Amino acid sequence: MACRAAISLPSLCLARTLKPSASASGRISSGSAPPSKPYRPLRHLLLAPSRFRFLPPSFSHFRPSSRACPASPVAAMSSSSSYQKELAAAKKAASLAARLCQTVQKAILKSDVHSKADKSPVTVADYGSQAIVSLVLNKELPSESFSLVAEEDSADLQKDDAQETLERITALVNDTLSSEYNTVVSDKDVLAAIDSGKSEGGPHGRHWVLDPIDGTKGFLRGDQYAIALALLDEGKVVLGVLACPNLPLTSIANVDAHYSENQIGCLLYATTGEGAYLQSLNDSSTVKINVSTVDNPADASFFESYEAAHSLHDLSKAIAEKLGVQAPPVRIDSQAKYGALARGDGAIYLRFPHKGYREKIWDHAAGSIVVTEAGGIATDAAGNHLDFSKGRHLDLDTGIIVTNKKLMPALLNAVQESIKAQSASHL
Ligand SMILES: Nc1ncnc2c1ncn2[C@@H]1O[C@H](COP(=O)(O)O)[C@@H](O)[C@H]1OP(=O)(O)O
Ligand SMILES: [Mg+2]
Repeated sequence: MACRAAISLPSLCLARTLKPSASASGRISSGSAPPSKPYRPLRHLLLAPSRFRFLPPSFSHFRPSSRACPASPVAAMSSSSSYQKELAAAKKAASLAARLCQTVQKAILKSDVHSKADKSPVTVADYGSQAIVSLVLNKELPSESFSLVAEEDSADLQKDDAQETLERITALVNDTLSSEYNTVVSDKDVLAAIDSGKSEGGPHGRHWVLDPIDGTKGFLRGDQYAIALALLDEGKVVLGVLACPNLPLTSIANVDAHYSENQIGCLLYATTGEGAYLQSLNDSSTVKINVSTVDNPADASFFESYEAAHSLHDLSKAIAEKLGVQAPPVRIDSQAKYGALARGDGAIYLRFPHKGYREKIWDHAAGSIVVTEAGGIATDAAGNHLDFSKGRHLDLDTGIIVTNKKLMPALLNAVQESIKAQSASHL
């Protein structure tokens, strides 16, 4: 059975234009960021926990059904890939997690939003997505030792006042898994699955790396987000999957394009040395993707964060001007930016967090391999390759820049000159 189609919030029209003046929903913004869409709780759509039976199951009863997910065999890839089994499992896990997220995005409850110390919103979908990925990877790869470096932990869910939320998450997880597996997991299973993500990663062995919802703010707005899953082997990213339920299947470079529901929902993936691929979240048709071949910055367009709090828009503007980029920035949330760049929708991605922000490996691992396997390069602002072997954080200089090989020298130059000019002006 094919996984369900990507469906966005009913209050937001999926058919939209990317014109700077017509980006009110903020899904993909060209130019200045418009105000956020008012939040609309859709309580009635949330699945009631009471609809689900809570049998006393354990992981040992977790059995796959014969039904398949779109994370099906990769026709376009060579059969020699050494990570095929892991790729199939990762695609299945990310697709199912995306399905859960789509359900919640349709039915999001204000009361499901918690607050973390860093004030970023955490929803039942974050937890549910992380639980699904952990459960599915364990089920699909039972013989492998399992290490997961993931964003969420269950501390808040273990509190007495979180019992109802936990039950809702367990219900969503069971509902989502029921299309693929003959099993019912318990609250305890869900907590254990979430907490399997506490690994520190590092340079040795294999570690899965997960952002269960990358771009939480976009998710809450009804815009772009991604389920980002990667595999590290001896400190190197060897596999990456990006499930982007709201990303159009065709290029977002065409600012006049309109998209209907069945034209959105992407699964982008790559394994080391095998290229990068795009599949619809709704079916298994697969295409190989490549970064843009643009070599003249005047013809390039660039991506950056939708949220000004996540990346310095002024610095990106200065870099673009120095390079001679003509087009306004395309602002979208999450690693969907890496996915869009990997298929050539734009040629440059600039990310410059505010001082003091430490990048997490799950925010870049999957995206970076999808881009590099599509022929691009991702480095820090000093031109160093991203090093995912240092634990849960990336240890890097200033920011992250991503582009194709032809543009990288000029981009790096413009980045370094702009940073120098900015520092001088702050003296
Ligand atoms: N203050 C911050 N500065 C930069 N990035 C942030 C900040 N807070 C959260 N993020 C993370 O940045 C990533 C997305 O950024 P963007 O959409 O701008 O590319 C997300 O992983 C988001 O976390 P999260 O995954 O919890 O949403
Ligand atoms: Mg993230």
